[in-house]
Amino acid sequence: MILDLDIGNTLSKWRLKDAESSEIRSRGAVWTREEWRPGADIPDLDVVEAVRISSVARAAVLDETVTLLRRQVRHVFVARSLPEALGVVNGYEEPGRLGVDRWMGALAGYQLAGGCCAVDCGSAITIDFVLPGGVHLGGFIIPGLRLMKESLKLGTRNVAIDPESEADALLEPGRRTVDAVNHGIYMAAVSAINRIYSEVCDQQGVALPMLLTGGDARVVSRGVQVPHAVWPDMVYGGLEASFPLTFAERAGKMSGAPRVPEPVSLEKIRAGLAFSMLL
Ligand SMILES: Nc1ncnc2c1ncn2[C@@H]1O[C@H](COP(=O)(O)OP(=O)(O)O)[C@@H](O)[C@H]1O
Ligand SMILES: CC(C)(COP(=O)(O)O)[C@@H](O)C(=O)NCCC(=O)O
Ligand SMILES: [K+]
Repeated sequence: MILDLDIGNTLSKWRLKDAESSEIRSRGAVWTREEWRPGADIPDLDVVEAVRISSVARAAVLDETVTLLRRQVRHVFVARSLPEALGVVNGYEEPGRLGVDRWMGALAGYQLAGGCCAVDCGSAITIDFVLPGGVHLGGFIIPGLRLMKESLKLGTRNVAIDPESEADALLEPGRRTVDAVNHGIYMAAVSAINRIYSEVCDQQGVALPMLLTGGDARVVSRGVQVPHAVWPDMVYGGLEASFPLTFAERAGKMSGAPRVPEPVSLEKIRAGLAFSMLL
């Protein structure tokens, strides 16, 4: 079995993948914290022959995790943000400083779609761009939905946006604090994504497919007008591409990859941008 770990600022996600069949056998998440308890938090390591890790938690947490895993698992692969990998050139002035989850998303997105806009809606919302030739332009970071809400300190932090609520209802002015806040942060997130996408496609003269991942991807997806696909396993896709272990992975297959969304034409993106700025 292969254990894939995606350690974020809020949640540490894991999944177990069968090395023979490439099937995902189980998955879960625990709050990111200082210490792991294999068996209780994550599956028993007895069945695991390789671990692949993407972590943006404090270096000490990663070190602890790796030390613990190395005692029991033969192969431990830790992803790093590199100047270049798999045809993608990292756009950061200091490539190692790009969040490795963003780098994994950029690699996965490029492998799946060629040039792309990779959006990760987690603790932070990150919006990264890779051009069709593999040039990563860099990206944008804004606070995620939960962080935005907590920063307001209005006592609404425990009332999350109902993922089932209609996108249209979320666009109405709120008439209670909780609705005003939820609708406000939702609008902040989706309008930023829509606008940033249009601006960068306009600047670069290319319409890119958009891919969405992260804990809030589904709810954010409802408000994003740009054609896009939700890919919950996008960071894992970057791990698969970086450290291919199974037969399918060596052939370039990433588990759970969606169909590549067909972007609208550049003319349409530009018309939308011009319209939104004229109003
Ligand atoms: N069941 C859930 N538990 C915790 N957070 C959730 C849940 N469902 C959605 N979320 C949202 O997802 C975010 C965490 O998403 P995730 O992509 O795992 O973030 P990170 O990678 O930063 O840890 C939370 O900040 C919250 O807004
Ligand atoms: C921007 C992030 C905090 C997002 O992390 P997440 O929301 O997925 O937990 C993470 O990618 C990170 O720590 N990046 C380093 C700074 C940078 O990418 O510029
Ligand atoms: K994120």
